[in-house]
Amino acid sequence: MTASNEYRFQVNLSGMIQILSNHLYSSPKVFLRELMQNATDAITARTEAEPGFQGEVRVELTGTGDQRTMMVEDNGIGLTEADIHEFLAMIGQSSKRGQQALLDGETSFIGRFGIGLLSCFMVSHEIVMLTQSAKGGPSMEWRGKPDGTYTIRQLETQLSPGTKVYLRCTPDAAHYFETEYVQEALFYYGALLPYPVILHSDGVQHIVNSESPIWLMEPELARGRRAEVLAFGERLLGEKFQDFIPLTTDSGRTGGIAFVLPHAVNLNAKRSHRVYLKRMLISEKAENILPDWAFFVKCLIWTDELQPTASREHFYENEKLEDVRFELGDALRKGLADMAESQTERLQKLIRLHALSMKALAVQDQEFYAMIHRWLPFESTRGHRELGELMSEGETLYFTTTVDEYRQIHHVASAQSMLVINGGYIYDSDLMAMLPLAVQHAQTERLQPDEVSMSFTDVPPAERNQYYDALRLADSALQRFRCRAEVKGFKPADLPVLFTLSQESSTLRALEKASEESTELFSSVLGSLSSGISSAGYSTLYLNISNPIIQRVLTSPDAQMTPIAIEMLYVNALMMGHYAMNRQELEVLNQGIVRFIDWGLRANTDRKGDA
Ligand SMILES: Nc1ncnc2c1ncn2[C@@H]1O[C@H](COP(=O)(O)OP(=O)(O)OP(=O)(O)O)[C@@H](O)[C@H]1O
Repeated sequence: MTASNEYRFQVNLSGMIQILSNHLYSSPKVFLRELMQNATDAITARTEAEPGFQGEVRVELTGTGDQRTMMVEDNGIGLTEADIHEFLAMIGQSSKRGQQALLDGETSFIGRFGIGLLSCFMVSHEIVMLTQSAKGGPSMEWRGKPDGTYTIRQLETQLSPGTKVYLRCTPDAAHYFETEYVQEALFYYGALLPYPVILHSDGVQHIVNSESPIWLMEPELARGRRAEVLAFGERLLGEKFQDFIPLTTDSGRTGGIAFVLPHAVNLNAKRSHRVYLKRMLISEKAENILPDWAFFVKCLIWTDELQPTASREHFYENEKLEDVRFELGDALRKGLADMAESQTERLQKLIRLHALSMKALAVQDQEFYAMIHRWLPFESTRGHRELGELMSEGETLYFTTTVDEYRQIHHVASAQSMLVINGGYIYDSDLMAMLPLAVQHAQTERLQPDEVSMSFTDVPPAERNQYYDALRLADSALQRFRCRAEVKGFKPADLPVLFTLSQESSTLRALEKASEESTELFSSVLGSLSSGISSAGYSTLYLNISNPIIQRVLTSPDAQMTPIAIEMLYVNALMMGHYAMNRQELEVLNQGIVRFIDWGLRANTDRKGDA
């Protein structure tokens, strides 16, 4: 056995910077966030040592072109020479991971990984840091390069406690050093910071975060400052909101404002909220901090209890995040419940814009559903109405479970003043089925298309015999569409026919349509599937005997004309029901139209000839 030698891993720093910039950070612009976070942490550390200490961050931009330099200065805790060796010179080492932090992840600092400063190498070939520790000792200069080399020296002059970081921009990063950009970015990251952030650029001073709203730490106070809160939301989130709901949690360590989006949102839209950790922007895209149904709001959230991932763009999915998500969702729900009690107009306005979100929440929460049900909109045979209005009619609310079913029956149902709700849209049939559980005395019942035919009037047998021949012709004309004809009387009289599909015939239609649109092989598979479906797969074309045209068709002496008219009525019924037509049916439609034009024109010429 040969003796093994021990070696030490080497780190290729420029390779690591590549990894960070391409995979960890979403853009080089995050260097400013990392510098601001370090400044914030340094001020926090000094405040812990000197309670009542007032922090400040100054950013200075000087020079032009490739001489453009940025200096970020804080009056925080600073670094001693030993600190520099331990924390700056060692990647992955951080002064911010105390014993407690290791135990429960809790720390009063934002940083914890000991890599953030490296992001500065994405925009500068050198990092120069001048620092004076608040604990005393000489002032120090540290110069670091992306190849992993660094120098340290003691300064001759004593600086006041704090740290200055100097960066000179690389040609690619010049944009990130422009005054306007930096001013915006500082506001973006630091708008909520509790101490002044001041930018000096080319001799001009800008105070970046002049307003520090008092409702930030106590969101309930926001209620009395509506205009101010909405203006702040617009400045920070770039949208003109009209309403908001304050969000609080029991611990008081997470809070925020949920701004109601001023436009309807797609159900699949990304729900991203802006989250501040210890008052510094952490994430613009936090998706997991609120429940899924909260897609009608964009939230401004601040927390000091959640743990960011190394990229800073998300939070660890742990028990605490789960609790926070639940509590924030609960606060939002309570805000809506309060509106339902005392500000119904405000809630109505919100529901009109975000009905889908409200329905998504109501499906999950029966109590909430009971509170807001009367304002939820539904499509019905009485038009688009709010549920409260539909319920006030005191009838059983019949509902379908698919849009197709609703289309099949709504003509007949509405003509007979039967109240039917289209439950085919997302959440609607679930909400209808839940209604009697959520609201006392409410009655709902699922309706099948063939049940509507029960309100048809039968044709007396004597009269029926009269149409025997015509019906036989109709049946044989419709046979190839797997449909049979029946004579009934129904309202409205101007509706000549009604088409209904059984579950099986609906499946058959779908199979036929699919096989028309697919390859030969697949279509033969579909063909053998459809041949397995029994003759119960017949649909029905109801001919309305109260309709004058139907009466004429059924009593027409022209045996050639009857099947063609029936076929045309059949395709017309398909169109009325919004069914996709197969090739055969489209042909019938085309030929029928041409034939009828021909007949019409011929009849006209014959009349003229007679005259
Ligand atoms: N402005 C500053 N004032 C005092 N110390 C600083 C300052 N900037 C950096 N440091 C020191 O340098 C260390 C490394 O900083 P770096 O930003 O790389 O990592 P971090 O902030 O500890 O963790 P993270 O990678 O999560 O940001 C810090 O732990 C801190 O000790």
